Amino acid sequence: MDLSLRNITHHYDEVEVLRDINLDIKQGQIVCIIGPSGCGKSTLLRMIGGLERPASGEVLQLGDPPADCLNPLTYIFQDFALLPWRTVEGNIGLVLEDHKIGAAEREEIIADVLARTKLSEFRSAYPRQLSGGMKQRVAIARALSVRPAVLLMDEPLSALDSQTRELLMDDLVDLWEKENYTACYVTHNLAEAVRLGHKIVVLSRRPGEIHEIVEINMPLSERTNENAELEKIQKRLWNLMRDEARAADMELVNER
Ligand SMILES: Nc1ncnc2c1ncn2[C@@H]1O[C@H](COP(=O)(O)OP(=O)(O)OP(=O)(O)O)[C@@H](O)[C@H]1O
Repeated sequence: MDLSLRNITHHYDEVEVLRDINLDIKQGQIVCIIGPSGCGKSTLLRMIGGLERPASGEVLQLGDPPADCLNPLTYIFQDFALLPWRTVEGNIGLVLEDHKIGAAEREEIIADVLARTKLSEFRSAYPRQLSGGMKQRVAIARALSVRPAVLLMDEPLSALDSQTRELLMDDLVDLWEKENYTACYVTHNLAEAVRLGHKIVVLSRRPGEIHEIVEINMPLSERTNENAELEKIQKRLWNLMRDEARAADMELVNER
């Protein structure tokens, strides 16, 4: 299933937040959205996920989600959003409870996503027993369990330290190599964007408009840390963003 965003514009009261966003998210692609603080990245993601309706414009779902899909548009949040009183298995099972799935099938789905995220031996652990990186792996496993058409990730690695972020990026790359999942990935971190994005959408400061879309054709598996080509693209992204980011920063200070 592809997504197509057509002329999305939004405002909160008098404040215009997004202006005329047109964007295609093709099946099997990771689309990263970057832009200065407060430019409307999370708002745009909520519109894509159907959590909020834009003031004008629309988000079209083109084609069918996977046949066995339980939730076409599935979020992964920065703060993991795990229930502390449930085990890993219990947290994943929770999102399956609203669906008509028998115990045997539920068990099968849970075992499958735990294996795919290398968590099988942690199925009985509680969140408090897990590191931040492991908690986010559980959140990824939970999202995969509903066989989404598109994963919507809002700064999924920003609560983690830099080493853990690297490991999780490796995991997301490995998973993409195996499964070619589709994702829309909001981040502040340009290194994450060039590592994971097939397409990087640069938004201007508020109201967020598409400033530029940068496509990277290099296979994800070849995107190592010290890759000169990626460093060049990262620099270019920063050049696109620098003045806007500075202006947005000043704006926030002035508003306080
Ligand atoms: N529900 C809301 N009601 C009113 N204003 C809102 C609401 N949600 C977001 N905003 C405002 O809309 C603007 C865009 O917010 P949003 O969180 O989408 O930006 P962002 O680019 O994700 O920011 P950041 O990079 O800091 O996470 C901000 O000025 C924010 O204060």
